Amino acid sequence: MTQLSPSILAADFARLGDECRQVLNAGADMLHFDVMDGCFVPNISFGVPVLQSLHKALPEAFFDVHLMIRRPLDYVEAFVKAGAGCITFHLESESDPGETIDAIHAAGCKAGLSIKPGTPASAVLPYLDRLELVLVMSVEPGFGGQKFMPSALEKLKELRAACDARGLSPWLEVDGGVDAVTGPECVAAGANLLVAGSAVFGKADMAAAVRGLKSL
Ligand SMILES: O=C(CO)[C@@H](O)[C@H](O)COP(=O)(O)O
Ligand SMILES: [Co+2]
Repeated sequence: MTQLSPSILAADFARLGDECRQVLNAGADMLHFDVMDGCFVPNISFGVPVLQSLHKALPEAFFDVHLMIRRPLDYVEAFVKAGAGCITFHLESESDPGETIDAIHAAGCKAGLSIKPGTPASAVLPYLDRLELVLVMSVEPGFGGQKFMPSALEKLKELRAACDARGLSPWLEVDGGVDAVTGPECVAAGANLLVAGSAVFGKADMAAAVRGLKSL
């Protein structure tokens, strides 16, 4: 079954706890927590203290942390302590991927690896057996509300085939411009975890948006 991870980047930060509770009550499986450092991507979002507060307010929630930062390895411990359920970092970051995966696991957390639109799916293959999640970006990371890039679909297919061939079943997540139109295409290509920011928090009826995307 397809799972949904609403990106809180599109939430009203003045009402963050309430909006997170609303989407979880409507059936969202987890919360997508986009961390941006103004270096790896040209935008700054939020970090450890915000996760700490949300985790305290919503102890049952699973936090799908997406690190768009230059040196993810340096922050693994802090995000795990703050309540991360899975930490996904970028293959294009400055940290060594193998070392970072090991550090995330050693801290007792699930590990995810993400690729930007310009990085081929094949770059993930050496790490595939060690990952609980693979994230294919369908926009350039840094901002919500961008248009879905269809080139992500081929990557999802390739990664789904590689997982099947190796008998692996990590979450295959897609992030950026996912909505009621592009979501079904992603699912058909092999994604089983959809991130949606504006298509959930940007809607007047967030609960209906969650139910719609969950039914894909
Ligand atoms: O990681 C990112 C952007 O860098 C995403 O998680 C976006 O926040 C998704 O927002 P929408 O494209 O769904 O509005
Ligand atoms: Co994200």
